[in-house]
Amino acid sequence: MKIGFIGTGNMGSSIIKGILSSKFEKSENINIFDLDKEKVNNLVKEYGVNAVNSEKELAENCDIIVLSVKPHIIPVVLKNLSGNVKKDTIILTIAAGISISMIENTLGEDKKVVRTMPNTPAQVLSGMTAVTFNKNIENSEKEIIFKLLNSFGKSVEIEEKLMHAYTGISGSLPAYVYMFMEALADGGVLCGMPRNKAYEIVAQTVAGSAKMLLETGKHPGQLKDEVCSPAGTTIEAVRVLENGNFRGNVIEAVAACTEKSKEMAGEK
Ligand SMILES: NC(=O)C1=CN([C@@H]2O[C@H](COP(=O)(O)OP(=O)(O)OC[C@H]3O[C@@H](n4cnc5c(N)ncnc54)[C@H](O)[C@@H]3O)[C@@H](O)[C@H]2O)C=CC1
Ligand SMILES: O=C(O)[C@@H]1CCC=N1
Repeated sequence: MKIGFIGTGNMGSSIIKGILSSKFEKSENINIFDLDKEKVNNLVKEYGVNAVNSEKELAENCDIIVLSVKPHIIPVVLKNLSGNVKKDTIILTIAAGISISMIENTLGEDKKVVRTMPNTPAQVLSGMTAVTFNKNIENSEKEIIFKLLNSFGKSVEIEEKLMHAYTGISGSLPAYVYMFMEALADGGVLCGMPRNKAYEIVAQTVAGSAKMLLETGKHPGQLKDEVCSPAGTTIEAVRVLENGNFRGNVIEAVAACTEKSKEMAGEK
């Protein structure tokens, strides 16, 4: 299967790395188009993927076209694709706030469109991607898309209207977690821990905590309680976090992200 990427920045290149390292597809079946020739040359050199010179050339040679440019560039790309997309080609968008109907309006309602929201951990095969399909996608094609998305992590089908909230709790989430981890390491450094050791300790502990939530099936509050000894160390930290409105701030952050996604889609 030939997969084409229009835009190979942070997210496009993360998916390419994921697809190649999971061996879902071979590098000769990956076509890329990006206006930034340096990025293209680096990917061609490092991964052996094929560079093409236009959206049209990409459309002619691909079964799946991934739209991985910034949302405001999507209309430009769609205009260049218009009239060049074959009947059975699947258009897969990863852009925040770009709806299926926006794509159908330019390319035609008969086109096969998949809307997704991935995240950057795709490049280490630990991505989490939400997906929603338009009416033209057949069950056999859904299976192919799930295989593709699962090759670089996990995926979940959601209603299109939930894509905004999903962006708040997954697409954008790695950034908040990295901020939390950076701050944790800063705290460690403040208390005398060498920085490189602090990052390793924090990353392994965050990964372990996430694994516990996934594998034990316990409520996060219970897992938290299991760490807090009476009059112990942890509850002191919990008190400070709660005095700073930790959970309230996180909820507000997710809501702000969700609202921004709606605004970008013109739904506000
Ligand atoms: N960065 C992230 O964590 C995530 C991003 N997304 C979505 O992925 C899309 C891309 O985001 P990033 O990769 O972060 O952006 P980016 O800026 O890193 O990459 C965009 C790429 O598009 C290229 N480009 C610009 N105009 C172009 C054109 N007319 N034709 C072809 N290529 C063109 C740029 O040179 C750049 O390499 C966005 O729509 C964003 O909403 C979705 C989930 C997560
Ligand atoms: O910040 C953004 O708009 C994109 C969408 C999800 C993650 N990054």
